[in-house]
Amino acid sequence: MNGAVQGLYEIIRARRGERTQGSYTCYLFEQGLDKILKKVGEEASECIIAAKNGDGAQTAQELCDLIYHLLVLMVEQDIPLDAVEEILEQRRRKQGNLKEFHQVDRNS
Ligand SMILES: N=c1c2ncn([C@@H]3O[C@H](COP(=O)(O)OP(=O)(O)OP(=O)(O)O)[C@@H](O)[C@H]3O)c2ncn1[C@@H]1O[C@H](COP(=O)(O)O)[C@@H](O)[C@H]1O
Repeated sequence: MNGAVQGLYEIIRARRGERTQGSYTCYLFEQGLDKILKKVGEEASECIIAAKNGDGAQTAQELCDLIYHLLVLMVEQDIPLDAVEEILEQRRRKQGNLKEFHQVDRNS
């Protein structure tokens, strides 16, 4: 997974400065931030619907669409993959994240 995400991020980053014929990524960068954000929202909604329908294979496909569009957003916003990985790694080491108010809700 990590290698695939890293490889895809690098292709997307390279696409940013290109005008490659037939490239969907170039099309997204040309359209700009509003279009990229709209696609992130659409793909997130499609994941939700596939998951709600209990369709694991379709949910996996939609997750890939969402991850791709999130990576496009990261490149557009100049957010390095390393920066996100570092935050994830910090959070991984932290245990017991259930907030106090959630515990209160569960106990009531
Ligand atoms: N991983 C992806 C990827 N995932 C999803 N998509 C595109 O995301 C779109 C999502 O489908 P939709 O039906 O929601 O959108 P659409 O109707 O095609 O597009 P809109 O008119 O809504 O913008 C499809 O066009 C998919 O092809 C992707 N497009 C490209 N990549 C990878 O990005 C790299 C560069 O691709 P190009 O820039 O196309 O060369 C390659 O490694 C590709 O495999």
